[in-house]
Amino acid sequence: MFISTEKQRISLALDNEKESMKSSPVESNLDSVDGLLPASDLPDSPPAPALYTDVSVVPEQQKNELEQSITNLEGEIVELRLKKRSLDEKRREALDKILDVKGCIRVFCRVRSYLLTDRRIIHEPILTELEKIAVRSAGSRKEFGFDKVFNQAASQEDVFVEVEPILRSALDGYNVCVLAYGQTGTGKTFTMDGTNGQPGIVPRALEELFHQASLDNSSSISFSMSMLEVYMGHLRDLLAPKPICRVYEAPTKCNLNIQTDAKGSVEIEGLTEVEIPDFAKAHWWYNKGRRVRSTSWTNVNEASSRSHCLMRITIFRHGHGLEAKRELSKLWMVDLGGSERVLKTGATGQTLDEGRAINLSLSALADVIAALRRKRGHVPFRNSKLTQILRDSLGDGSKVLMLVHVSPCEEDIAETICSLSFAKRARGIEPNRDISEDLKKQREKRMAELEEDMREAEVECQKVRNQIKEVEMVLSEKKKLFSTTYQLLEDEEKTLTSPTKNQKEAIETPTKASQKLTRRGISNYVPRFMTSTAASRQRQTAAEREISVRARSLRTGCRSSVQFSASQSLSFSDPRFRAMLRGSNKKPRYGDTNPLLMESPKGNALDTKTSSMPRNKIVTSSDPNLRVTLSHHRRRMSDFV
Ligand SMILES: Nc1ncnc2c1ncn2[C@@H]1O[C@H](COP(=O)(O)OP(=O)(O)OP(=O)(O)O)[C@@H](O)[C@H]1O
Repeated sequence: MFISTEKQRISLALDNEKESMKSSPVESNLDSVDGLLPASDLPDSPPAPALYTDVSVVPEQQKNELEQSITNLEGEIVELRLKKRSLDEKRREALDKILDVKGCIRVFCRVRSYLLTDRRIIHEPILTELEKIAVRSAGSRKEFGFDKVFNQAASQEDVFVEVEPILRSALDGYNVCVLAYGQTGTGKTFTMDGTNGQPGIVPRALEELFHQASLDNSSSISFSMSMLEVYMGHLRDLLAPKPICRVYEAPTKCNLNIQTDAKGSVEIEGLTEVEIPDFAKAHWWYNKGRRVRSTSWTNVNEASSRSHCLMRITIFRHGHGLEAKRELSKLWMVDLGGSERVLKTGATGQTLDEGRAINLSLSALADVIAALRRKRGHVPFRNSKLTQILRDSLGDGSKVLMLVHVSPCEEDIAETICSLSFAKRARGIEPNRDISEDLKKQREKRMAELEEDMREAEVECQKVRNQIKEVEMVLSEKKKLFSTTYQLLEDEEKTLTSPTKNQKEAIETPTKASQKLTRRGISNYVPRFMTSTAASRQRQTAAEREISVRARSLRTGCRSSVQFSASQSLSFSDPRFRAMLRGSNKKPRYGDTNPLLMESPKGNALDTKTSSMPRNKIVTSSDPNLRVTLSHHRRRMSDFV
């Protein structure tokens, strides 16, 4: 309300101002320029600064109040964000503890539902409870305990609800590995991929990751995706742009190298990694990879996967500000090839070899898990490509979820017992699994408390998120009001005091009156209407002071993040900036030791061409007032995985 009254008052004042300016000496000054008067008629000194509207016309007090309320709201948002971060931290801690109590390797079991193709079902050999599965075979009964058992009636949704917390851990910075294991034809691919009508864990996980990332405004999270297949001991890039590796005539061409750095982080050299900005794109790439996967017909499954299919989502978490920490974690979702009995599948030739290769690598996986369980010094990761790839996501500090799939049919009972025994061994990785009733109760109580803590933190977090949204809305309204009200006034001022077309020409064209002005020593004079206002300067500085660039050099296989902060308003096109950052005018070459930076063809990103960029370098220029801090975060690809 006050604004509209103010507006009227201001516009009235501006009208008066306009009237008075009609006969002011300013106009006559400009007239004299326009008319190209002889040099003798030009002023000897810069004209009086009466060109600018008197500042008292602008309602300073109201403007200040509005500015103050904008500042307050901004402060409020910062506080709310801090609160949200601490609640997030609380939630994360609770989830960590829950997963610790539950165990870093969790094993679920899913019994496939009956299919029309299932032949002899004499009686149900399997009995399921919430956390137990019992198998009757040859008059004896064997019981296996798991973290969760899904019977034939369980839906894809039921399974995902249990898998979801472990995905959150990946967002919290842990390496996570979800493995689908089981005999061929028991529904591993169905659980992981699902169908269009019943999406599996992978599409749901992708959707959930993007959803969670959109809720987190304390840091920005980005994702990239890779997909590969371990086929007969060779790695095959499923997202490779060219079909070079789609046939196995020359498997060596498909052999990607697995590298492990000093910290134990694993990277696969040459593996395609695509950025996935949103769920739609992620789904597109995922379908593309799936189509390339090797499958063939067997007696047991008409589209049997003949390989291990591994999908990796790399999660990059960037904090805000120059000193923000950058975290990276990996989420592996693996559809293992089916463990199979050669006789049963009726495999021959190539299919037989594929089955053997799958069985070999699965037994290598079992050995690794057994060694980890016994906390042996030597873990035989190197015995198979599968375990080499998953090395940093199976061991300490990572979370593993194994989903064991079994068939409900009596004829598969031998394989079912094998799979369940394998899973039991994997689950045994956590010591003290067989605990007393008392301890069990205590554990359950602790779990309930932690789950309550987590829920509370989540609810609080959601409230704060809503508050942030509300305050942001009010802030944006106020900012809009500020810019429309005061920007209008500024524009009006400019219109009022801006020169006519001829006057502009006179000022801009050096060949006419301005040449004469220059000759008379008044070239430094800039009328106030041509200078930026305090508000616009502030906005410009905020926008330009911090330039953050993420550049990726495919050539060097490195990914870089370069951030600049400047003590002055500075734009990319500013020659001082370019000159400083280039360091020299020579063309940078790979391997140069200077911090050479080039402007990218688009002009809005920088590409690093050096392998030894110093961190937090202060680049100085000939201008003593200008100081640019350059923080460079550069890691080899191997650091990222
Ligand atoms: N829970 C389920 N509900 C309905 N159909 C299922 C379920 N589990 C599996 N199926 C069906 O069973 C068949 C075999 O499943 P799937 O291909 O997923 O097995 P798999 O374990 O991946 O086999 P392989 O190791 O040979 O690739 C498919 O037609 C699938 O749609």
